[in-house]
Parts: sequence; C-alpha cells; structure tokens
Amino acid sequence: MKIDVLTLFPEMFQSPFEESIFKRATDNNLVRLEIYNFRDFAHDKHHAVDDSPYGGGAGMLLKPEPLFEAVEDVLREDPTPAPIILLSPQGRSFNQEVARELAKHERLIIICGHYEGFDERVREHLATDEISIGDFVLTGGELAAMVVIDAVSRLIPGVLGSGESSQDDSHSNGLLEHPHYTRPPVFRGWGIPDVLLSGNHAQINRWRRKESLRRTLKRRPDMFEKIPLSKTDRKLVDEILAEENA
Ligand SMILES: O=C(NCc1ccc(CNCc2ncc[nH]2)cc1)c1csc2nc[nH]c(=O)c12
Repeated sequence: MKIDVLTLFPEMFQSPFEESIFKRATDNNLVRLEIYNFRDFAHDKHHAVDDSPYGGGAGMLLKPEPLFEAVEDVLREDPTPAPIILLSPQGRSFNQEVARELAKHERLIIICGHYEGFDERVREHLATDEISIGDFVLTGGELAAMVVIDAVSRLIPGVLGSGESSQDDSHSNGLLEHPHYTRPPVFRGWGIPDVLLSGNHAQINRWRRKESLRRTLKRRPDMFEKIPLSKTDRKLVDEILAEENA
C-alpha cells in the first residue's frame, strides 16, 4: 500500500515509522509512505497556507489553493486512484472496522489539518472521506494520521510477523482480549489460572472466551450488546452473571 501524507510538519513523520513493525513493513515494501509539505504548494510570495475566516471569528483556516494544488500534483505524479482522507475533529469516528475498510485500498492520500480547520471547499470538493480518531481535541491532524496509518498498516498481509496475528487482538472479534500470562508461573506470590497449565486446550479456549466475555461485559457494555452470542457464549455469560452476583 502506498500512503501519501500532506502535512505542514513532515518531520513529525520521520521517527515513528523508523522503528519495529512499521520499519519491517516499509523495508519489505509492503507499505510505502510519501510525506509532502503542502506549504510547498502555496505559491504566493509569503507561501501563505492559512488566512482569517470570512465573517470574523477567532483562529485561522487552511486556504484551499495549496491543498488542491498539492493533491493534484501528487495525482499527476502517480495517477493511482485513492481515497482522499481529511483528518479532522468533524470526521466519522475511526475504529477497527474503518481500519479494515481502508486497508483494502492500494493507496491512501491523507490530509492533515491544523488547529485552524479547513475551508469548506476542501471538504466539499477535494476530500472523499473525513475521519476523526476520537472525541478529544488535538493540536493538529499529524498524530491522528499516524494512528490511522499504524492501525491500517498492521492489517496489510505480511506486515505483522508470523508470530503476531491481527485476528485475535482486542476489537478484532468484537470482544476485549482475555487476560494473558507468561513466565514465571508465580511472581511475588501471584500465581496464574491453573487451567492455563493444564494442557487441556478445549478448557483453555473455554476459559479464554469466558474471560473475554466477562471483561467486555464489565468494561465495554456498549461493545457487548453488539456481539452475536452463540449458544455456548450464552452459557458462559450465565456463569459469569452467577459468579458476579455470588
Ligand atoms: O486536526 C485535528 N485536530 C486539530 C484541530 C483541533 C480543533 C479544531 C477546531 N477548529 C477550530 C477552528 N475552526 C475554525 C476556526 N478555528 C480544528 C482542528 C484532528 C484531526 S483528526 C482528529 N481526531 C480527533 N481530534 C482531533 O483534534 C483531530
């Protein structure tokens, strides 16, 4: 997948993608990141990228010209079609489902805004999608873009090593993950559930599914109510409720 990022702070994208999993992804050409400073596309003598809002009001807005010219230049260089994604607090909420949807594209073009916000014509006539990563206010879209790039890239086949799998992490099967344990079996007097040492994989899977259900029910009832429960799940939930009320 090729990801073109338009930002006023290209240097922000250097280090986060030179480490670990993402580095492996770029090294074996599974993901290619191209960062552009859209200030380079502001051709007036002051290279102005923002201006004050018509109608008055605080703050500045990103002008349309530099953004339109930057996207058009990127598409002239490489005409491969791609969603043009505006990152903004007004976007649709990003989640694992949106990450899976974006991971299907061979290319993404991502526009990072800044505190100011965008001129509406960018939203109406340039962007094809608009994404927010949550209901909190950041100083700019760059960190949000990195979150989206990270979550999407790990879904691209081959990016995660053979050991990791994106199948069973939280939010992939609609449930939160069950507790995990590794050596030592006892640490400062704290042991681990016997079932995990039993070698009985049916019981281990049952325990894991039950603990996922328990954790999701307790911490994220909003997620829990969306999960289709099998007959076995329902039995596990009954056991959980009995235990919780014991
Ligand atoms: O660019 C982002 N944030 C920077 C930012 C913060 C506040 C405002 C409000 N506009 C002020 C204004 N409008 C007009 C004049 N002045 C706009 C942009 C962002 C991208 S995705 C995301 N997801 C979750 N949270 C986020 O903040 C983000």
